[in-house]
Amino acid sequence: MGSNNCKEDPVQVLEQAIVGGITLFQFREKGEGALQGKNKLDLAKRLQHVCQQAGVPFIVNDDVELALTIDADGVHVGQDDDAAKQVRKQIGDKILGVSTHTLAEAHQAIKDGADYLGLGPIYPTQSKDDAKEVQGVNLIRGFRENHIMTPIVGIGGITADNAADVIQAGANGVSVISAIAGVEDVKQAARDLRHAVLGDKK
Ligand SMILES: Cc1ncc(COP(=O)(O)OP(=O)(O)O)c(N)n1
Ligand SMILES: Cc1nc(C(=O)O)sc1CCOP(=O)(O)O
Ligand SMILES: [Mg+2]
Repeated sequence: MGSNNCKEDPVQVLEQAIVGGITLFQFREKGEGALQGKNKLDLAKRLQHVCQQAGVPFIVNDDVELALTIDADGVHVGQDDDAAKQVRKQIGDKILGVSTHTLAEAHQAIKDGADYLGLGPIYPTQSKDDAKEVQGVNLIRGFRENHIMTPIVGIGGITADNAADVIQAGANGVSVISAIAGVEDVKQAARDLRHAVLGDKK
């Protein structure tokens, strides 16, 4: 998430999400009203501090320079961002996530050193203006049927009500913005998602 996804102070949102049980945080400061320059850097550092206190990995979306500046735990890049191969060289053994939409992109990302693949949008999303066509969980199933063994997270429109379907299709996890950052009770939302992902009984 980024500051424009939050109903309240992003630091508080992240703290509550961590208490609720998120296992990794991606700082994605982009879109309308996104912070820039020093303001972006300062927020990144505050959110990174929250993650460090809790032992939750903090990764940066798109901005490799920022990730290196603050010594983040990793970077996530898509097909229109810096090339994964180049990013892998820049970040060494930090976590590298790559968005892929086809098997060809997945094979290339894995060759380039991706630690995990982001697949989406699984369901309709309001959080990304330039999202591709909705894919449904069959995208994930298809990757697994074609022997893609790399960890996969589904993204796009995922909620506590549909997260189990994403996992059952073969994802290792789910990546969400609005279902956590955009609700009143952030902690409970994260808890509900965690239970759905882990298959806990209600
Ligand atoms: C976990 C995860 N998966 C996919 C994306 C999307 O990356 P990208 O296609 O580069 O789009 P932006 O997020 O940069 O708008 C992601 N960020 N995280
Ligand atoms: C950042 C992002 N990437 C996507 C992709 O399809 O690659 S969908 C998306 C937005 C996810 O937000 P929400 O959980 O609110 O739908
Ligand atoms: Mg990107």
